[in-house]
Amino acid sequence: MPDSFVYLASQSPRRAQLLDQIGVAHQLLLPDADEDAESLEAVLPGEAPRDYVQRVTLLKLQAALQRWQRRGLPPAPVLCADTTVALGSTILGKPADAQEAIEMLTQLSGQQHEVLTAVAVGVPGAGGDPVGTAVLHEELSVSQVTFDRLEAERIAAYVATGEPFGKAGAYGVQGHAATLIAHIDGSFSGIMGLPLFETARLLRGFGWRI
Ligand SMILES: Cc1cn([C@H]2C[C@H](O)[C@@H](COP(=O)(O)OP(=O)(O)OP(=O)(O)O)O2)c(=O)[nH]c1=O
Repeated sequence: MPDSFVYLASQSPRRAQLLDQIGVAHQLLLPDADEDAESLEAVLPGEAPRDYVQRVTLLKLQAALQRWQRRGLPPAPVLCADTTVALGSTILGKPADAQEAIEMLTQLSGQQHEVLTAVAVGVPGAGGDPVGTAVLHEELSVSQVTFDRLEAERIAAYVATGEPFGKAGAYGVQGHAATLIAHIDGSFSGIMGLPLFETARLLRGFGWRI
């Protein structure tokens, strides 16, 4: 197994692509069919977006470490992330359908919002309970994104591309949404789902030369 190898506990193809970009070899560690990954993502009443995204990321990591143990896999760092779009204190998740995507994009039109991505790495101990003994580290990337003013026709055309689905806030900075975004202050890779500067810093903390 190469030195720079991680288990990537994410169904997001963007995260795998971003790890490839920095040469981090990875193996996917995806949920078992009976795992309830959705319920991890419930927002607590009154929870601030920054607290939410960091809490959910650690829950994802704990679930992934348990998965690693159940499967009896060889030790290597386990990495996961969560991306949340926040308009003020309102959290925008993934749109359930076209109508919801239109509503989210209408809210984002002409406004600045934040994209928060937390990334967490856990290194399971050899044997024993990995959740109890793993060393866990987490970083948070916060970016400001300003959308152009979008008329209904432009929103409808964007939704028709299908790009909003499966993405927090109903857009993908790496795709057609590039034509909707007037300004970014922050981390492009963080907005896309995995902040590479923070990810590399976390891995360096585990002794990697990256
Ligand atoms: C804002 C934005 C989000 N996204 C994506 C990244 C994430 O895949 C998704 C946010 O959902 P997440 O819940 O962070 O991730 P996921 O459900 O896709 O994958 P997993 O939980 O298994 O790791 O939105 C983009 O691709 N581009 C963007 O510009």
